[in-house]
Amino acid sequence: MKREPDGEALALAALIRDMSAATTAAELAGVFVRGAIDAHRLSWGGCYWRDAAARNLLPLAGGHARADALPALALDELDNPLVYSLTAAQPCRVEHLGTLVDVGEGFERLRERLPRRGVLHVTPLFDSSMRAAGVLAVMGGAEEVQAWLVSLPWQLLLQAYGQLLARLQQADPAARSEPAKPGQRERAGAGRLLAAEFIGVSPVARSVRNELQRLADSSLSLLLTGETGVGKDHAAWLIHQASSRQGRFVPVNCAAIPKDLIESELFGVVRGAYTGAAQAREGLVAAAHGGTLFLDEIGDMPLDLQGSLLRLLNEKKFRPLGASREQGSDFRLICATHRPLQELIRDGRFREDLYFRLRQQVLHLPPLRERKEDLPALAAHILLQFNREHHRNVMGLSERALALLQAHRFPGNVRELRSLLLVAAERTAPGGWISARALADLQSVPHGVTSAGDELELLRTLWGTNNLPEAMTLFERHLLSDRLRRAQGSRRLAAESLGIPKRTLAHKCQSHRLDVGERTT
Ligand SMILES: Nc1ncnc2c1ncn2[C@@H]1O[C@H](COP(=O)(O)OP(=O)(O)OP(=O)(O)O)[C@@H](O)[C@H]1O
Repeated sequence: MKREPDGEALALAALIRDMSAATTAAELAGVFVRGAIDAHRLSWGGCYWRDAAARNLLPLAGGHARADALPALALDELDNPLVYSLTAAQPCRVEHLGTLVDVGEGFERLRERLPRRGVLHVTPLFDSSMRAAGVLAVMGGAEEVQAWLVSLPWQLLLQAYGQLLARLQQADPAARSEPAKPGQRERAGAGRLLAAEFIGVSPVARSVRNELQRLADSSLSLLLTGETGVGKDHAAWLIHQASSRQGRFVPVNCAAIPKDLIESELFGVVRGAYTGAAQAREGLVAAAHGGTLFLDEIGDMPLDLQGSLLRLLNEKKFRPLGASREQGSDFRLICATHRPLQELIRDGRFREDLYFRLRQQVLHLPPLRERKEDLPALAAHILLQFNREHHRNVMGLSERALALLQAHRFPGNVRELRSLLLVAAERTAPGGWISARALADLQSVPHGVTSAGDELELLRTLWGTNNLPEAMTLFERHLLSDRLRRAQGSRRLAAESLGIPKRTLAHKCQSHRLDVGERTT
C-alpha cells in the first residue's frame, strides 16, 4: 500500500536523522538500504564499496539478506552488472537476472541470495575525487523501481548518501589496504575503459567485451568483421587503448585514399623520390612503430599493394618510395572489413596468402538487430555524451520512442542509432524526454528513403540559389546520403547505383563528413 504524503515526509525525516547518526559506513549503508526498500516496496537492496587495492567490491549492507552473507565480487568479473556499473561509472539495469550466463563465481553466489523475479537496478556511488568507488543495487517490480528512480527526494537523498558514505569510508582504517600491484592495476584500468566505452549488456556484447580485453595484449594480427556501423573502428581503437603498447594508434582507410597515393601514404617517401617530392615524408607504417596500425576497409587495398603488405608482415621491414635501404617498424596490425573477403579471393581480387596472414585472430561484431537488449544502454551512453558536449539535459527516451527503436532493423547499426538520437536530442526541449515524434526520421521514412516531396522541396531551394558551388555541394551531399540509406549502408551498392568507383564514393563521403559522429583519430 502506498504511504500517505505526510507519512512519507515523516519517514524521510526519520531516515535523514538515522543517516546522520550513523558512525560507520556499514551502519549508514544499512540504514539507507532498508529505508529505500521500505519506502518503495522494493524486494532487495545492497550496497558495495571497492577495496583500496581495487580488486574487489565488498558488501557493506544488504536488505532482506544479511550483509555478511553477501559475497565479495571480484572486479575482473566485468559482466557482473554491479562491477559494470562501477567500472563504467554508469547506472546499469537488468530486466531478467536469469538471462545472464557465465558472468563469474561472485555473481553466481550473489544471485543465489537475490529474489528470483524483478528488475535489478545498479547506481554507481562516487568518492570525494568523483571516482566511482561503490554501488547501490536495488531489486523490485519494474514499476516500483521506476518510481524510486524518478522520485526527486530519493534522488537528492541518494546524492547525500553517497557523499556521507565516501566520508565515512575514508575515515575507516579497515577500508584501506595495500595498493594494487602494477599488473592488477593495468588490468583493472583496461576493464574500466572497456566497460565505459564498449557499451552493451546483451550476452553478445559482454562476450565481445571479454574478447577485446583478451585480444588487447596479443601481438598477433587481428581481423575485425561485421556490417557497416557495428563498431569495428571503435573496437580497434579500444583494443589499442586497452593494450600496453606505448606507441600511436594509426588508422588508415584503404577505401578513402586514392589508389596512386596509398603506397606513399603507407610507406613514406624520401626527398626527390619523384617530381614534386621536395620533402621526405614519414609513412603511416613508420608512424605506427610501437603502436597499432589499423587498416580499415582492407578489402579495398589494391592487389599490387597487397604483396608489399604481406612482405611487410612477414619481415617487419619496408622500403619508403625512392629509398635504397629498408626500414623496420614494430607494430600490431588490426584490419577491418564489412565485405566477405572469401568472395574477393574467389574473384581474384584479394590474395589468399595475405588473408591467412591477417586472420591470425578474428573477431566478428554482430549487427545491432541481433542484440536489441543493448539499445537502452547505447542510447543512454549517446545521450550522456550529447548532454556533456552540448551542456544540455535530455533525460532519455520515452517508452514509445524506445518501442519505435526496438522495432527498427537498423541497417546502419550503431552509427545509425547515434545519428537518429543526436537529431532527436536536438529537437527535444531542455529537461525533456525524447518522444516518438522527435524520431520523425524513423517514422516517416521507415526504410530510410526520403519522400518525393522532400526531394522536390530540396530541388526548389537549390534552384533559387545565388551560390552555384554551394548548391552543387549541397546537392551532392543529399544525393550521396540518400543513396547510402537506400543501399542500407553498403558503399559498393551506393557507388554502383551512382556509376562511380567505390573509392570515389568513399572519398566524397569523407569530404562531406557523411559518417556523422565518427571519431577521426
Ligand atoms: N558498443 C559500442 N559502444 C559505444 N559506441 C559504439 C559501439 N559500437 C559502435 N559505437 C559507435 O558507433 C559509431 C560507428 O562505429 P564504427 O565507426 O566503429 O563502425 P564500423 O563498423 O567501423 O563501420 P564501417 O564499416 O562503416 O567503417 C561510432 O560512433 C562508434 O563510436
